[in-house]
Amino acid sequence: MADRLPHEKGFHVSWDQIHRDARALAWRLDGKGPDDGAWRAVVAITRGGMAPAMIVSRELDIRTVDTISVKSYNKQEQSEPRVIKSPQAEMMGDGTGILIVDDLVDTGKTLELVRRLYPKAHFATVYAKPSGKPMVDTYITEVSQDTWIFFPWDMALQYVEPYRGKD
Ligand SMILES: O=P(O)(O)OC[C@H]1O[C@H](OP(=O)(O)OP(=O)(O)O)[C@H](O)[C@@H]1O
Ligand SMILES: O=c1[nH]c(=O)c2nc[nH]c2[nH]1
Ligand SMILES: [Mg+2]
Repeated sequence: MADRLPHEKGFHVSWDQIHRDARALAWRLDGKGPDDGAWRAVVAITRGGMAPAMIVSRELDIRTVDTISVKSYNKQEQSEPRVIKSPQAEMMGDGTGILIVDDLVDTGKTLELVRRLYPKAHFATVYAKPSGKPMVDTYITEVSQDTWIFFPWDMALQYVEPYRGKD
C-alpha cells in the first residue's frame, strides 16, 4: 500500500520498554475477565503478539496459551490479512473469556479479521495508531499514524558516528 509510505517518524522500542509496557497492559487487564474477573486463555497473534502475550500470561498466571497466525505485511507494505493457523476451536468458542494479544494495531485490518472470528473475545495491544483504535479494547501507548514502530526483535545494536566526527 504505497500511500502509507514513507512513515515520517520512527518509534524505537527496546526490550526493556516492551517488557514494561506489556506488564502495564497485564496490570490493566488483571481481574477484568468475564468469569469473576478471570481469563480462560491468552491467544497471541503471531508473530508480533508472542512476546507481549508471554509477558501478559506470566503476570496474570494464565497457563493456557495458544496462537493465531495472521500475515498481512511484507516489510512496511500491507496486503489483505489472512489466517495461516487457527487456535483450538473447542477452546475458543465465540471468544468469551479469551484475551487476544498483539504488539500493535495500525490500520486495524488484522484485528478486524480476528474479531469477526471471535466477536466476544477481549482484544489487547501494547501500542495503537489512531486508525486501528476502534478495533482494540485495551492498549497502553498511542503513536501517530505516520509513525513506524520498530520492535527490538527487528533491530540490533550498532556503531554510530560521533556527532562532531563526521566531515
Ligand atoms: O492493524 P494492522 O494494519 O493490520 O497491522 C498490525 C499488524 O501488523 C503486524 O503484523 P504482521 O502482519 O507484519 O506480522 P508479524 O507479526 O508476523 O510481523 C503487527 O504485528 C500486527 O499484527
Ligand atoms: O514493526 C511494525 N511496526 C509498525 O508500525 C507496524 N504497522 C503495521 N505493522 C507493523 N510492524
Ligand atoms: Mg503481527
